[in-house]
Amino acid sequence: MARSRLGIIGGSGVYDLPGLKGARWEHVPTPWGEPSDQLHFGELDGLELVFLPRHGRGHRLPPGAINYRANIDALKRVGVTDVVSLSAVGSFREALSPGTFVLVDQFIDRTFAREKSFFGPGCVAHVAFADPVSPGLADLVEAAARAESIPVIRGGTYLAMEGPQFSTRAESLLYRSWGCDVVGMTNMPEAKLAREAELCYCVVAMVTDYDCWHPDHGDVDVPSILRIVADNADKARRLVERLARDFPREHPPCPIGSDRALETAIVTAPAARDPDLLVKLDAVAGRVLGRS
Ligand SMILES: CSC[C@H]1O[C@H](OP(=O)(O)O)[C@H](O)[C@@H]1O
Ligand SMILES: Nc1ncnc2[nH]cnc12
Repeated sequence: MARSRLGIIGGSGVYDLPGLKGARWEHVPTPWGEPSDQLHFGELDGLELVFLPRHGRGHRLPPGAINYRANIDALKRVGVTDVVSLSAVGSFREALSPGTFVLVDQFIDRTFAREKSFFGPGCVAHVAFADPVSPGLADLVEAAARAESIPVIRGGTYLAMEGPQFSTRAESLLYRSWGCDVVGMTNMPEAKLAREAELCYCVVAMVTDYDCWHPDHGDVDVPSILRIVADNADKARRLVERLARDFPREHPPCPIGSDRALETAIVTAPAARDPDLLVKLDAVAGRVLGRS
């Protein structure tokens, strides 16, 4: 079994992880371009941890300008085995009130202007994605939340929209009618790329608002989100500290095979593969392409 290294992607309001021992920010170049920021390395209770603020420190990047491929490649490249994605979301359910943490387990991808795969012409791959979240990792996150008395709901569907504008009321009502539970702008293609990189992936969707469907709550805007985000961020940091304390030091095999996703996914015959693309895939697919 490999040594566990926990990756945390911080979303809106979570731009650092105080308390990391031996903390250092380091630039990690990737063949896919620049990650959102330097990576923040350190230890929590002896567990190696790597933090990356998704929008960059100071929230410089809108959802559509985030280089999701570089972010996931960088985490993989430095040995991360498991990624916990901290994400602010709007709620489509009365019961999912602001402050609630939802461990979503499904996604509907309505983004349309983003690079969504490491693969392409010269090396075609189709990973299984029926279950985008790794249940073993979600179990650990749920246990950490409960140990910290943080209200947490297991399961839910996250609608990923392109943004950066919030939804129209018609869209909000449509997503609700589809059975979606929460809405955000960032978990796609992040989740898809994590699977391609054979990383276990889990989202903590932290509710900040009721989007714009709810007759008794005002329509979402940035000030309404910011009122909730700081409190959610404090809880998220507590959750991460507890998670690190209880995290298995040896990475257990993922029960749904997230960590082996490429084993049966690559279709292109070895002789037909593009050598330049194979070089770029060194971190993400080196295990199966024999390059790492
Ligand atoms: C600043 S509110 C809208 C913003 O918040 C969410 O980001 P993240 O998932 O990184 O927490 C949402 O997706 C939007 O990008
Ligand atoms: N209502 C909403 N729509 C999209 N992204 C969000 N992030 C937080 N609240 C949101």
